[in-house]
Amino acid sequence: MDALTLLLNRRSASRLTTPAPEGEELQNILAAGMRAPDHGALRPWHFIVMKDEGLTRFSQLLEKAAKVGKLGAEVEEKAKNAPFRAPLIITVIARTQDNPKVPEWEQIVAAGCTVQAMQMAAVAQGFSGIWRSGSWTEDPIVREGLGCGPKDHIVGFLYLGTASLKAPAKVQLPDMQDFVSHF
Ligand SMILES: Cc1cc2nc3c(=O)[nH]c(=O)nc-3n(C[C@H](O)[C@H](O)[C@H](O)COP(=O)(O)O)c2cc1C
Repeated sequence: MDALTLLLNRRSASRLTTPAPEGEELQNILAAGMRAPDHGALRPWHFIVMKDEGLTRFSQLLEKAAKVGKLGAEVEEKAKNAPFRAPLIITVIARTQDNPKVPEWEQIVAAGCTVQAMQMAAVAQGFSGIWRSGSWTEDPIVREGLGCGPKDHIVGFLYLGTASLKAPAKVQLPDMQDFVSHF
């Protein structure tokens, strides 16, 4: 698949199953993330690969967060099941630092670019994925469990695997005039 075809036609997939990227495929995905644009070469990101028992540990962490937050039985159940919606999750943390030339927002954007790059690298290799976030990204129990420091931000959970539903063939773009102007 050439790069333009990939960028113009990519779709996210919310229903994901095995096989997941592994070995060289997974390394390519992580390497694509590492090649995200990065002001000052700070590499202000950290990737946590979760699969197999890692997904079980993540499930336990989300369940604990829901329990501690007293969010109710329904949310607890949803939290517990969430990680098993894909065979692989890469959690992306923006690990920001004070820098006189690179404000925090630029570092968070750079970490966001790693998510897109990794999703595209997965699609380029025949896999699918979806970038998810939700309130867990701000939850103190989840943050602590994933080793976040005070200047870290969870920018997303990239769910990866093989799409179990066929995506609509054609992506409908809105009228670009509403989004583009010329100066
Ligand atoms: C920062 C960020 C967080 C997102 N969080 C969620 C989420 O929690 N749940 C969800 O269904 N989609 C989420 N999305 C949107 C999906 O990743 C996806 O873009 C959307 O379902 C549209 O599908 P498409 O990528 O095929 O156009 C998020 C996107 C971004 C950029």
